[in-house]
Amino acid sequence: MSVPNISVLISGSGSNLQALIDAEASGVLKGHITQVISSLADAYGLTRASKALIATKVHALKPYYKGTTKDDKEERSLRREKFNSDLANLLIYGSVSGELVEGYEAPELVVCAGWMLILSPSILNALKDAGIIIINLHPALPGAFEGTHAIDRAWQAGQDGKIKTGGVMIHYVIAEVDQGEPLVVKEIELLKEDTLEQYEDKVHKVEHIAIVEGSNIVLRNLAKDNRKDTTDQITEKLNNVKLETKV
Ligand SMILES: Nc1nc2c(c(=O)[nH]1)N[C@@H](CN(C=O)c1ccc(C(=O)N[C@@H](CCC(=O)O)C(=O)O)cc1)CN2
Ligand SMILES: NCC(=O)N[C@@H]1O[C@H](COP(=O)([O-])[O-])[C@@H](O)[C@H]1O
Repeated sequence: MSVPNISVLISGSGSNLQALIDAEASGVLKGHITQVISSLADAYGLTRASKALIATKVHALKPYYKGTTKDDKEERSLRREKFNSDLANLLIYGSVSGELVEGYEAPELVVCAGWMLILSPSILNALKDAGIIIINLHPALPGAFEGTHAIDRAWQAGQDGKIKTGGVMIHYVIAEVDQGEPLVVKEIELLKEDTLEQYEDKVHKVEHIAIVEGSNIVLRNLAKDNRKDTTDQITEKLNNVKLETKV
C-alpha cells in the first residue's frame, strides 16, 4: 500500500525539513516527501531537499509585488491573493496555472516547516476542498506569541519573569494565525540563566521531534482512512456480487 505524499513549505535553513527527511529515511515517518516549496530562493532548506533528491520549487512573494510600493496597499492585496491562488494550484495540480502536470501527484499532507508567510483563507479553502491537510510548526505554546519571532519573545518574557515555561506546538492551519487545533504540544523550561542562544537550541531540538510526531498523527489517520475506504470498496464489491448471485 502506498504511503501518503507530503509537501513541505519552508522559508529558511530547513532544519525541521531535515528532521522530516531523516525520519523518512529511517522509516519513522509514515509518509513520503515528494516536494519542497520555498518562499525564498536562497533558503538553505532547498539544498537539503536537493541532497535528498526531493523535487524543489521556489514560490516567492516579491516578484508578485513588482512595480508596486508599500503604499499600494490595495494592489498589493490583490497581488498577494494571486500569490496564494497560484500556490494552491502548485500544490493541487503541480503548476501555478492550475493545469494538471502529467504524472503529478498532489500531497495528502502539507507541512509548514518555517514557512514565513500568512496563508489566505482562499488557499486554505482550496486545499480543504482538495482533501489536503495542512499543519504548522510554531515555536510557542497554544495561545502564546502568535506570529513571528516567537522564540525571542518567549525568551524575553522569561527574562522579564513573566513566564517560566516556553514550548513548541504542531497545529492544524486555519485562517487565524497559529490558532488552529494543536496536534502536539511540548513544554520547555525557561531558565533565567538561559541565554537566548541556549533557549533557541532547546527549542530547535524539541521542534525536530515534534514535527515528526505531529506529521505522523495525521499520516496514521490518513492511512486508517485509506484502509477503511479500501475495506468499504471491497465490502461493496462483495455485496454487488451477492446481489448478482441472487438475480
Ligand atoms: N493562515 C495562516 N497562515 C499561516 C499560519 C497559520 O497558522 N495560519 N502559520 C504560519 C507560520 N507562522 C507561525 O507559525 C507565521 C509565519 C509568518 C507570519 C507573518 O506575520 N508573516 C508576514 C511576513 C513576515 C516577514 O516577512 O518577516 C506576512 O505573511 O505578511 C506569521 C505567522 C504560516 N502561515
Ligand atoms: N511562526 C513560524 C516560525 O517562527 N517558525 C519557525 O521557523 C524556524 C524554521 O527553522 P528551520 O528552517 O531550520 O526549520 C523554526 O524555529 C520554526 O519554529
